[in-house]
Amino acid sequence: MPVEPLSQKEIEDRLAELPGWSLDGDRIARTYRLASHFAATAMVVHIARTQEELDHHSDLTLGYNTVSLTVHTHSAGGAVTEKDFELARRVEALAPGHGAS
Ligand SMILES: C[C@H](O)[C@H](O)[C@H]1CNC2=NC(N)=NC(=O)C2=N1
Repeated sequence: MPVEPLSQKEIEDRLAELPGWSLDGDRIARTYRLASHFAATAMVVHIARTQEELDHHSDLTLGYNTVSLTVHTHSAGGAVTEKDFELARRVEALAPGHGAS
């Protein structure tokens, strides 16, 4: 099923429900801070598993004690779609279990 690009208003409405997430060019993005590099690494593995489950993948960056994601939808020409927000909500749901803020 093709996914449609969201309008600017639709993106803003969805971002308003996701504190910490913002629009970064043509992507939505968030950086999480964790207690240690090992905790950050475990969160990356958890996100990777979720991305495989959703068949939707962010650009995921592991820092010393940070995890950063940016995501847009390749198959929608690089636009932001509902699939990106589905992933963002899933990551938000798993973040507290890793002590991420
Ligand atoms: C074949 C497979 O469904 C596609 O390549 C998926 C995989 N992950 C993806 N991730 C993202 N961010 N956008 C896509 O369009 C996309 N497509």
